[in-house]
Amino acid sequence: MFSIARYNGDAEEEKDTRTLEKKQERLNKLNAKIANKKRKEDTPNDTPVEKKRKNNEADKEKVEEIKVVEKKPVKTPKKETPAVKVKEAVIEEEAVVVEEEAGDEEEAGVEEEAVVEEEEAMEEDTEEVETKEEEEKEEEVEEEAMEVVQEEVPTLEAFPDMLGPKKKQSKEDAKLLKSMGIPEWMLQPTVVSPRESCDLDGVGLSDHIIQRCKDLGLSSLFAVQKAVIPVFLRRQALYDTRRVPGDICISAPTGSGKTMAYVLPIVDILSKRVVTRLRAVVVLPTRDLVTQVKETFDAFVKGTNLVVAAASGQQSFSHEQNALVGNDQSCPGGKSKVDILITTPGRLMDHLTSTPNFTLQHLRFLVIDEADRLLNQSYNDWLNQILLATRPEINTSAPLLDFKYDQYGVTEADAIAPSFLKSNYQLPTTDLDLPKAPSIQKLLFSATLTKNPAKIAGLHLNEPEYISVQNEDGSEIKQEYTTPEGLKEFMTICPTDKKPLMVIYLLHQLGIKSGLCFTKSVESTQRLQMLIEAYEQTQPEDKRIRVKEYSSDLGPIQRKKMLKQFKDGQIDLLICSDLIGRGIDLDSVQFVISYDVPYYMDKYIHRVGRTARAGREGEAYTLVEMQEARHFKEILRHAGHLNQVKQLKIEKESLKKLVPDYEKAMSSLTE
Ligand SMILES: Nc1ncnc2c1ncn2[C@@H]1O[C@H](COP(=O)(O)OP(=O)(O)OP(=O)(O)O)[C@@H](O)[C@H]1O
Repeated sequence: MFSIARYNGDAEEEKDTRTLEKKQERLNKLNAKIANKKRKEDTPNDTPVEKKRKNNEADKEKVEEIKVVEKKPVKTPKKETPAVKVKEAVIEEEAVVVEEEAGDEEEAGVEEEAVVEEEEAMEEDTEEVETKEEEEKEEEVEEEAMEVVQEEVPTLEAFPDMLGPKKKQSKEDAKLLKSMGIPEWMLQPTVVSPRESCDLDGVGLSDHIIQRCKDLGLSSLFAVQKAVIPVFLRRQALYDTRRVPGDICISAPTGSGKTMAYVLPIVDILSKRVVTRLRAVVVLPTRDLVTQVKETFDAFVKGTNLVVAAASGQQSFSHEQNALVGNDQSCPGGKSKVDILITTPGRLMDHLTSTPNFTLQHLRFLVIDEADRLLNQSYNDWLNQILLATRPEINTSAPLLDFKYDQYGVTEADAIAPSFLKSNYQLPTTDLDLPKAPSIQKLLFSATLTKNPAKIAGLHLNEPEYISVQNEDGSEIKQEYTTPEGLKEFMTICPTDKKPLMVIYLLHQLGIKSGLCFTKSVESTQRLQMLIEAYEQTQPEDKRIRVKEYSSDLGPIQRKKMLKQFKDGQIDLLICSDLIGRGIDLDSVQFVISYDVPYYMDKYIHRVGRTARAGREGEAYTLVEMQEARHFKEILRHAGHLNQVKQLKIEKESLKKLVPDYEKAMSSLTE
C-alpha cells in the first residue's frame, strides 16, 4: 500500500559540504579578526544589554564583511515603503506576548529571546528610517533587499565551535556520559535500521490481530513494530507477581509507526482477559492526540470485547466518570468499565483524585507517548502521583482478612490486584511468602527521546531496555536524530519583512499544496492567515489557495471538522501553532513550512515530521531571519543535521512578480 521512496542526493550533498567547508575556512579567519576587535572594545563594566548590543554590532559588521567578500553590500529599505510596512506588521505581530499552548514549557526561553531580538530589530529600523539620504535610493535599496533573499547567506560563526558536530561515541565519551548520570542501558540501545520490515505474521501476533491488520489495509510491519512487538509479546501474563516485566524506551523517527507498535500487542495481550479491569493507560500531551490514538485502538479492538475510553476533557467530568467506573459503591479493588484508557496527564490526575472506584492497581501497561514532551511537564507532579497509584502500600492497620461475597458469590478479594491485597487486608503470612510486585510495564515512545538523567530517574524504570530506530550510516558525524527517508529539508534566509511573501512564493510559484505552516504563537497564526487570505482575494478564483487557521482558540468539534476538511483536500494550507507540531498524523501533508524558526532541535524534528510519514515523500521549508541564521545553523550542526538541510535558491524575478498583489493585500488589511 505504501511505497518507500528514497531521496538520493549524495553527490549533491558532497558538493554542498565542500562549498560549506571552504566558506567555513574563510569565515573562521574573519571571525578571528572580529573577535579580536570585539575584545578590544569590550570594557569590563559593560552591562549584559550593552554586551549584547556590541555582539550584535560585531555580528552585523561580520555580515557586512562577508558580503564584501562575496557580493556587493546589502542595505535594507529605509523609508516606509510597502516592504517596510510589512516588516513593521510582522514585528508588531511578533512583539505581542507569545501565547504558546498551555504546558509548553520549552517556549518560555524562546519567548524571551524573541522579544529581545524584536526590540533590537525595531531599534535598527528607527535609525534607518531617519537617514534621509538613503530615502532617495529607495528603489535601488528595495531591489537589493530582494537580493538578500536570493543570496546564499553564509554560516555565521561568532564563537569557536566548542560543541562542533557530534562525533561517533568513543569509549571515553561513553565514560563521560556515564559519569554525567546517563544510565548505561541508554548508552547501549538495540539499534534497528528504519529500512527493516517484516510480514504481519513475523512477530508472533495472534491470527485475529493479523486479520484485523489486513482488513485495515496493512501488508507488512514497519521497523519499529518489528523490533518492539516481540518484546511486548514475550510476557503475556496479566499478573506476574514474581517477575516484573521490564520497561521499554523506544525512540523512532516521526511517522515510523510507533502508535501501532504499542496498540497491536496491547490489544493482542488484553483480548485474552476474562474480567474488565483498567489494564492499559496511554498518556499523551494533547487532546487531539488522545482522539487520534483512541481511533487507532478502536480500529483494532473491533471483534474483541475490549472497551476503550478517552478522558481528555472533551466531555464533562461526570460523563467521563460514568464511562470509566459507573455509579457503583466504593470497593477496595476499584471498578472499571473500560480496559484501555487514553488520556492526558491532567485529566488522569483528576480522575485519580476525584473519581471513586477509579484505580490503577490492575494496570499492566503504562504507555507514555511523546515521552520527552510529557516528562517536561510537571503538572501537579503527575508522573509521581500516577506511579504512586500503581505501587501498593502495606497497611498495618488494615482489617484482618474477611472476604465479602458479591451477589454472584464471587469474593470481593478477586477484585483486588494480588500485589494490592496487603494494602487492604492483613493476611496470614508464612516463611515462604514472597513480596508480590505489581505487574506494570512502562513504555516510553518518542521521536526525540530524552536522555536527561533526572527525568529518566523519575520514572523508576525496571530493567529497562532501549530500542532505537536510527540510521547507522557509517559516517564520522553522529546524527542525533533520524528523519524520514522521503523527507527533503530546505531553509531560506530572508529579511523579516519578506517572510509572508516567501510563504506566498512557496504556495504559488512552487505550487505546493496540502501543507502545514507553523508559527510561534496564536497571534502570529491569526495575522499570517489574514494576510494570506487577503492575498488570495487578489487572485483569480480558480487559483486561490484555501487557507485556514488551526489554533487552540477553536473548540474540539471545530478542530476535528477542520482536520477532516484538510484530509479531504478542501483546505490547502493550515496555519497553526505548535499545537499540532507533534504526533498528529495527517497522511495528506505534502509539505511543512516553519514560518518561525523552531528554537530547539526536537521541535524542528517534530514539525518537519508532519510530512513524509509512513514511507511517503514530503518537503519541509524553514524561513530563517537573518539574525537567527547563526543560532539555527548551530543547532542543526550540533545535531549533525546541517548537511541535510539545503539552502533554497529563490528566483528574484518570481518573487518580484508577487509584490504588486501583495501590496494590494497589505493595503486592504490596513484600510
Ligand atoms: N505497518 C504499517 N503499514 C502501513 N502503514 C502504517 C503501518 N504502521 C503505521 N502506519 C501508518 O503510518 C502513519 C504514521 O504512524 P504513527 O502516527 O504511529 O507515527 P509515529 O511514529 O507515532 O509518528 P510521530 O513521532 O510523528 O508521532 C500512520 O498513518 C499509520 O497508519
